[in-house]
Amino acid sequence: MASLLASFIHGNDARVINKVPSPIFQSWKRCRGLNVNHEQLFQDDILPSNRLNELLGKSEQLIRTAKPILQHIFSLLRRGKYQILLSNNEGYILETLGDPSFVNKTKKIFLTPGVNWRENLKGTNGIGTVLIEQMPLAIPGWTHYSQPVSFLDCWASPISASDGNLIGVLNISGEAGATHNHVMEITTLGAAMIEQSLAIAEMQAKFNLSKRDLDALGKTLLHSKASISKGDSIKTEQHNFFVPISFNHTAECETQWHGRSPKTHSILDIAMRATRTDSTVLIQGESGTGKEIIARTIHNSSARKEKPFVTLNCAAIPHNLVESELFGYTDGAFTGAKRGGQTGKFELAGSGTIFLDEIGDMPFHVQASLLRVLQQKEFYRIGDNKCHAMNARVIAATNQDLCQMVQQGKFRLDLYYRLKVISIEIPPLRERIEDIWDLAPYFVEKLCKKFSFPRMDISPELFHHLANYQWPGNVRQLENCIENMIALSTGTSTLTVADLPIEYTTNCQSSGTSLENQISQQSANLEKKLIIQALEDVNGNIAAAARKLGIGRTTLYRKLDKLHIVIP
Ligand SMILES: Nc1ncnc2c1ncn2[C@@H]1O[C@H](COP(=O)(O)OP(=O)(O)OP(=O)(O)O)[C@@H](O)[C@H]1O
Repeated sequence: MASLLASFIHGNDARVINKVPSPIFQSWKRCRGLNVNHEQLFQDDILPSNRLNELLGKSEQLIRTAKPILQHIFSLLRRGKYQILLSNNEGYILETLGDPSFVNKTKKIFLTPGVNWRENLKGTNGIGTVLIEQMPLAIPGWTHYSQPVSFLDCWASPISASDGNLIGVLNISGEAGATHNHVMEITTLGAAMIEQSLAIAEMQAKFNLSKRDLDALGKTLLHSKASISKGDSIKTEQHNFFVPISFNHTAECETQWHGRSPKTHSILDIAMRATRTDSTVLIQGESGTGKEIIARTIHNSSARKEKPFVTLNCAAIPHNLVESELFGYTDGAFTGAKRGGQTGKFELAGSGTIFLDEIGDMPFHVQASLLRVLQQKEFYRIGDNKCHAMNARVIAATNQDLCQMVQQGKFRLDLYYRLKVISIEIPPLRERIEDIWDLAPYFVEKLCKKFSFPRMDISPELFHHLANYQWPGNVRQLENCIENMIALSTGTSTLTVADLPIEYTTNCQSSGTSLENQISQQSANLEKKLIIQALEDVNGNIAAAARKLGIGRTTLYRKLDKLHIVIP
């Protein structure tokens, strides 16, 4: 089937015309006429978070009405491997819901709020083509004009307001080639339900219906339309996959957690669950990924939020002072001790939270003392025999591989498990690039305020560039890069690629220092993962995998060789 599209692209319309449904054929013609790229998918129109929030605000009525219906149709799909999308009439995705493992697969093509799926940008696809054809359509994987989307079978139906104007599209995507029952019917049913719910809401506003009348009407609507479900109940819980998050957790320094990726959602989900207990938390992730922000988020959202949050960076103080910093000491406890002694961090934290940053650098002998304190819930100042109760919650963080350190005998196994009661892994920024669409505008706004500069925007090309950079220094590096651009800007209202510091205009990393070697090793690992995934997706077919990755076959062979990937 895919060869039909290839024939069409090469101008062999005669071979294709009777084999492809007319709306698809028309769509292919439009795409070819507009030179839409067949090999690659470009992310040309992704709204930055401020404009996305504006759009979500403007579309509030449609989203609020559609949300419970999306839940309902997801249950009609038996919560299978599907992703449901709601777009507005300009092609921007407003809301999405789906099976997490499937959503994980689709994230490479950005089925997320704020991304525009108009046909002239993305080729034949559910949202874009239905917006033009204005009728329900099935778009099997092979009919997507842009090859990277061909792993999805899609069904989409237009949504109209009561005055007949097109206001959006409901799209359901599933794995291409899998068995799909009734999905077209469910899509049109979902769109009709949204239209009717909107009409009811309009009626309510017009005739001032009571909430009870409206509920009764709503129930009738759901039950009368749910015949396909064979007894499925209507689920009301919300799954906010991909909704941008702006998590304001501390008034004191106004730091906010920003990001919309599924990984960000699951990190915050675990963090929020951690706030309900006093269990120790171990946060692991590369430097600059936001470990401290997460620790503060847990503290500020917990019952301890009015109590102190005390930090000890184990790497920033000499080894022989870590213990006294933690537990404090009495007057004359050791040579060089301050007169009058010193209060330790555990005492300062009281019944608040103690954040042990860079725990991997904690000296071995102090690890034993810390373990004892965690187990016995009491500690002594050095040189003192007065016992203090330990009431603080402990959150530890590290960018080292503690598990490996345990194997190497550098970190105590018992302490490792004691700390890791709740474990949070923060992935590097390059593995959650969707977050850049929130982080970059957030930093621009924050830094413009800091420098008292007028507001600035980010050009789409710059977004593209930022999203394609590897960010070895993670969010901290992104923030520094933006600070550099703003500080050196010359009265511009839009930051562009030309404002990028020179070192960011290429992704090349020279080898040499061990940090750089580490970074290039990580990029190689990432590349290896992407290649293996692409090969798996196409059952080991080299030509198809190369197309999927947007590289030539020879290049792929070279990379397989270099990365020691063996195809069974
Ligand atoms: N999701 C986020 N939203 C907003 N700002 C962020 C986010 N993640 C990180 N930052 C910012 O990036 C910088 C680094 O974050 P943080 O200090 O929490 O990282 P870290 O992982 O603890 O780093 P290190 O391991 O080097 O101590 C901070 O300025 C922080 O405000």
